[in-house]
Amino acid sequence: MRSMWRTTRQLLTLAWHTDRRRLLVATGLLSAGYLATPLVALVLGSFVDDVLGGRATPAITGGVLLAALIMAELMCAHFAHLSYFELGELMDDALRQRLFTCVGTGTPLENQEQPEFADLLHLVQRGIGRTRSSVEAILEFGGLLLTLALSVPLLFTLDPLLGLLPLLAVVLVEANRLARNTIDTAQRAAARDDRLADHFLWLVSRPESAMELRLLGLTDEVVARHGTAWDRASRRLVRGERRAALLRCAGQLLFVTGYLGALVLVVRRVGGGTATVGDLLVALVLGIAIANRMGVVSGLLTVLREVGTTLDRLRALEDPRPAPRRPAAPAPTAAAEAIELRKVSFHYPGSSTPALRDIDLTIPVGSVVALIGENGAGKSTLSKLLCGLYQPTEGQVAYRGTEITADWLAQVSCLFQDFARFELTLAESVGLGRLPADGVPGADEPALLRALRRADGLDIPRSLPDGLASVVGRSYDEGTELSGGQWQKVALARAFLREDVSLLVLDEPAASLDPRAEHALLTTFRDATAHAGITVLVTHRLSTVSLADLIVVLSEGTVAELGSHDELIGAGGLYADLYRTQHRAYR
Ligand SMILES: Nc1ncnc2c1ncn2[C@@H]1O[C@H](COP(=O)(O)OP(=O)(O)OP(=O)(O)O)[C@@H](O)[C@H]1O
Repeated sequence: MRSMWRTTRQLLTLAWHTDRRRLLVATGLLSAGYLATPLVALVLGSFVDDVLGGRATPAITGGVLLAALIMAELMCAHFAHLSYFELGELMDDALRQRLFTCVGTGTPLENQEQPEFADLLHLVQRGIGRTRSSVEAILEFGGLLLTLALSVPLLFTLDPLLGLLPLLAVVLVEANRLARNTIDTAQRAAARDDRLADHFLWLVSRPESAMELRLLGLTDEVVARHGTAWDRASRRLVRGERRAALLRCAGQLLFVTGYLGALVLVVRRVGGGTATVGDLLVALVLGIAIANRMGVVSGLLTVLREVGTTLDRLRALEDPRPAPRRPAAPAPTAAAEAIELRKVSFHYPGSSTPALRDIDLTIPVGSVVALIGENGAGKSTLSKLLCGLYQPTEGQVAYRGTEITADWLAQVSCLFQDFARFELTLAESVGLGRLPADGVPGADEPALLRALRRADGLDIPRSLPDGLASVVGRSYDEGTELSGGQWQKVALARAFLREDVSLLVLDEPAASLDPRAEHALLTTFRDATAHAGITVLVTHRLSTVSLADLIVVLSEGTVAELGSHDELIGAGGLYADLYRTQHRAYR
């Protein structure tokens, strides 16, 4: 119950900050509608008694008043509904903004990559839609309290036992609470399979993966797996829903039995002459109004509980587990003109083996550094630590003697292996690399062309119907699809758009480039260093690596070798071995 009040408080605060005018209008209209209900019962009772007693004038007055009250009740309910519906939409939007902010910037990247985070995100995305009905739930609940406050004294005057009728509602609400818990548990248990089913559907519906699936004849297999995951999730949900329905049914049965008992009580009093037919009608109307409202409210309270759970989950996404305390690392040498890593280790959350262990590394400002190593050696992890996207679990990363913080991201530019394909105009797709003060990406044409030239991508706008203004990608009718290498050049140009950064990280920048483009890229590396303080290149192409000032060879999360190309070839270790193997393969 306490969590219900907490949810109510949170939602009312959100509603107040979102649109207080609509909140006040909806509250006023609903309250007026609820006030009308006991009045309708009272006027109806005396109207029937007047008709039966042959009192014409009071009966006519009562009839007119009754019609006016019923009209007012209906109108208030109708216009209140409009107000809280619109308010619900706005609150839904406000919560989605919170979710986007938290996923887009608030959550540490290493947490975001975990399946638990994905499950929680999936549940929150599905649950947020229910917010719309939550304002209605709160206002209806408030209205119910108002109806009870006015109806209970009236029922009590008819018969003290009738005054206890609303207590039965507690059984109804408790049964609904238990039912909701059962559904919650089922939803949590089904989330992983639900997400898996979505993933299979996504694989079949995306052109990139659908092509590979067709070629390999795997479409049926993926569809079958979708069906299996979907069935597993549905079975869990259906089991939960059935148990919940039984619980709700039991609660409603108890309530209806009590209500019928109360009516029998009044009928007997009418028979005994201690109550009038009008009294019976008052009890009947109030009883039905309370029962109806209880039914509506207990259903809506279920919504309120769901929204409460969604808000708790959203908060859990917004406040990830605190990062483990790191033992103090040796202080970096005073204001070295370098990025320094001191005893840096990194564990992915939930992983027992470290991806990086005890890395000590100094990367001087002005250098081009190559990170190489076999698959899984830790190159991408290290590059993300250098960018400040991951926080070391132990040790320290410092730039010019100061440990890097969240502000460091503003001094970094990167191209990752799984770069984004922004299906916008070419100018915007590149321009997103540096948002200008006016917030309009891609307006600075000379800068865009400079970045495209450095990425060897000047041919792209030339080949498009409207040059920089052309939409790239085929998600929209007017868009032109780019080749894999062209998309990579666009992403590279986006990285180059941030000029004068302290760190430029390029993770496999030549993966999709043809030999001529790769050669052009290599010759611009020196140029890149003139713009960026430090360039870090992650690659398996050792022809590119030989140009670097410093080569860092990673193996199983540690630095295995360090030096220039000539030094490492001379040393005859892992680098020399990899270099010779690749050289032989491409001869
Ligand atoms: N998001 C993640 N969650 C858990 N473990 C991860 C995650 N990403 C990478 N790892 C693990 O961390 C280790 C280092 O991975 P990383 O991607 O840094 O290697 P890499 O050298 O870049 O490999 P590649 O050459 O294949 O790109 C691997 O054992 C990998 O399984």
